[in-house]
Amino acid sequence: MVSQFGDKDKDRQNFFTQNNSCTRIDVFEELSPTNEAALRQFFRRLGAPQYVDEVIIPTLRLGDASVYAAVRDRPWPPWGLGARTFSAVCVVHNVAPESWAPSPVFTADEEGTNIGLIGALYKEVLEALAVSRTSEVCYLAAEGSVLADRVLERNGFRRDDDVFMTEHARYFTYRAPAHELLSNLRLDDVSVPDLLAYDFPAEVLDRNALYHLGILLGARPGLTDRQRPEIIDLARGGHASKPGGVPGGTGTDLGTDQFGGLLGELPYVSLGRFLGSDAENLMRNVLEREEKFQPATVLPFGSTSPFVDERRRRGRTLDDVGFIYDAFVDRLKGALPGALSRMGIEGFPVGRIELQVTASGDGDYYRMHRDADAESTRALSFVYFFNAEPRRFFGGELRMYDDRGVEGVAHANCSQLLTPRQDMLVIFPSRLPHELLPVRVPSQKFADGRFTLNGWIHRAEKC
Ligand SMILES: O=C(O)CCC(=O)C(=O)O
Ligand SMILES: [Fe+2]
Repeated sequence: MVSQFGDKDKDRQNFFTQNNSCTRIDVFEELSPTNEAALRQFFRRLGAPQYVDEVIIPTLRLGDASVYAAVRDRPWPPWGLGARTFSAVCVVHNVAPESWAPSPVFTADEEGTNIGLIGALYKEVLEALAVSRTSEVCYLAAEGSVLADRVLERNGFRRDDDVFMTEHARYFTYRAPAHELLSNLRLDDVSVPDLLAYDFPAEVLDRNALYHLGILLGARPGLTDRQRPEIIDLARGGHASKPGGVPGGTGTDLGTDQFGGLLGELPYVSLGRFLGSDAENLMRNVLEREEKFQPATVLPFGSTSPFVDERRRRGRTLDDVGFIYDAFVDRLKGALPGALSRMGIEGFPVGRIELQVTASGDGDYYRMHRDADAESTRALSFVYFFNAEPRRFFGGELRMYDDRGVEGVAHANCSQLLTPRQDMLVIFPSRLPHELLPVRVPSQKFADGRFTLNGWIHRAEKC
């Protein structure tokens, strides 16, 4: 190995080699009291003491997560509280099979430029993941990021359309196979001791400096509340498309039973007590047909036949709705003129009305999508909510976005979140981007899930 920055040449003593010579990398999945104390001290010094209680401890408790720490031990006694200090920390958690989200490599302020140390820690992370050839590393970077996009793409990450929305920005998922990243960062043929001793070629320094500083500085604002980070952590279940990373609660719930919502340009109508006492019959009929439910499908624009795609949607649907179709559609047609006028939409000749029942169980969701493109005759979408009483699921909000802007770009700060309410119907234009946030059903029982009668009102085609 060509030594460029090491302390072999006394004239070129490296600023960090002394520190690094007493550093080792430790990995743990549970917090011993000594490690917990060291971790708390580390994040307190970073000015983000809450990160331990709000992120690391819950993440470890969920399982499939590890903390990698650059550790310095007290000379004597090397045990007991205070025996360790951490100089760099990286938390890695599993987000989906073979998919891992490492946090940035956090460093104590005085180690921020210690790329040998950061590289050594990250090498340990990547080598553990690269044991499986198919395991990949993921980061989320905000739309419009320049540096994050550059450092990730340069190191072999590919951006895909898994979009996460927060109140701050739209974030894209970047993924790279762990073993490729290891070699792209030139960490594959330099050992951890050599990294710590700065005994490596300049290219290792360049690549790792830009990569880690780009990611750390991009993520740093997220350590403090209410900031707008360029890079965020990928929530567990978030990759492969369970949109667990979308925080709820950024919209407002409806305060009344009969209300036309107009948030900026966002027109929709919700009608409470829509079926009244018929809702109970509906629930009974649906539960009797549990066996007939099929995995929910999607039909992306341009595709000719629907297919199951769990990256986009997870749930079960029942298309055989003869037992309710006429009664429901009659009521819907009756409500339509009033609803249209409240939405400020002109009346149109109504064509076909599609209807299905959707059962959303624990962990189900439907990512942001539109129900119609410009060519579609689908004019309005509707969602009628019903559930067993008392309600035994949570989550499952319907979120609608403003559709201003170019195709596919929704506005995080202009969305409306609707909490499912027994016997409530929501109608909105099918072109509006919307999503069903993840549903949680602690009992895991079918009957306790989120149910909807949902469908589409077509504009009659001219003959
Ligand atoms: O259930 C919901 O809230 C939305 C369902 C939906 O978007 C759809 O079926 O197209
Ligand atoms: Fe939809």
